Amino acid sequence: MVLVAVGQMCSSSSLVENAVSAVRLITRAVSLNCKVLFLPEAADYIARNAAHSKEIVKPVTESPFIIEIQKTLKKFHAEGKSIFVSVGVHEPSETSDRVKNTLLWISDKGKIEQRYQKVHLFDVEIKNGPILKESASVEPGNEVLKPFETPAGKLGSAICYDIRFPEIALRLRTLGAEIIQFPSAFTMRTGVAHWALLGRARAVDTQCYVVMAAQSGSHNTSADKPLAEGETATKRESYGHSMIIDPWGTVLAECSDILPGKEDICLADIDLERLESFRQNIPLWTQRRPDVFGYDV
Ligand SMILES: O=C(O)CNC(=O)[C@H](CS)NC(=O)CCC(=O)C(=O)O
Repeated sequence: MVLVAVGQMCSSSSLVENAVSAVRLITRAVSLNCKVLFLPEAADYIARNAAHSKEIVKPVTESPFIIEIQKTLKKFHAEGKSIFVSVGVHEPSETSDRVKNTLLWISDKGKIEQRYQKVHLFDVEIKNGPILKESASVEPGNEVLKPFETPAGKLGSAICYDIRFPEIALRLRTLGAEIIQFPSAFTMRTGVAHWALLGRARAVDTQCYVVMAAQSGSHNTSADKPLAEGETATKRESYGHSMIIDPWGTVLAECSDILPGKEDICLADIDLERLESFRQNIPLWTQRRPDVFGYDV
């Protein structure tokens, strides 16, 4: 059994401020003896609009957010307190003027070892709810990242809105995932209705542990610079409720929403023997019917 942590935070548009928050969460996870910490989507910053995101994005080698995390992990490693971090960030695209919404796996020695780029972009207009067009600033990824070994088990990766597309989760299970992560910045309106439902559904239909690190609270309430004339800032509020769910669909741990926007952490043991017994009891992966549906997952 391996103890993992989910860190919940409320990113602003300051990479430096958000690094302070990430380092605090890493330090808490280390002191609680966790081997892995999962941080949310867009932990490096939540920009006020598409143009702002393109303006503040930095390559990882120049991002004060990433550099600070790497320094912290190296320091803990040198003290014999190893922890691995998964973290959602933005990166410039080499081929367009849009940014990439990516998830980085950073080793206990501070090395970026894996990278997933969000495939499904959140372009929606909900009546009396959020209007968001992620593709205005973000370039979609085109590949599923093969699940990789971690101290807690084989980890599959998807980001936020990807959770609504069961095929990516099913594919990750087929490719060997034991844990699937969905770092997120869910909206309030959709979060209330769907967040826990989607997480539990993906856990039950893949028989994987599901780890959902979330942004929580109101972003950019104190803008770090005044808006230019004619510039508008999208009011963003994230749902929070970060969770760790087991393959039976039980919510093992959930972050508090008593103080929306405040950092929080929750922990659970990943138990691969339990996972194996769930899979043996209900052997879904030997019972699929590609002959009926014309494709396999
Ligand atoms: O890149 C950033 O700045 C942060 N990215 C996000 O917040 C993304 C795109 S706007 N949010 C979601 O995908 C929410 C999905 C959601 O809420 C749902 O599926 O209901």
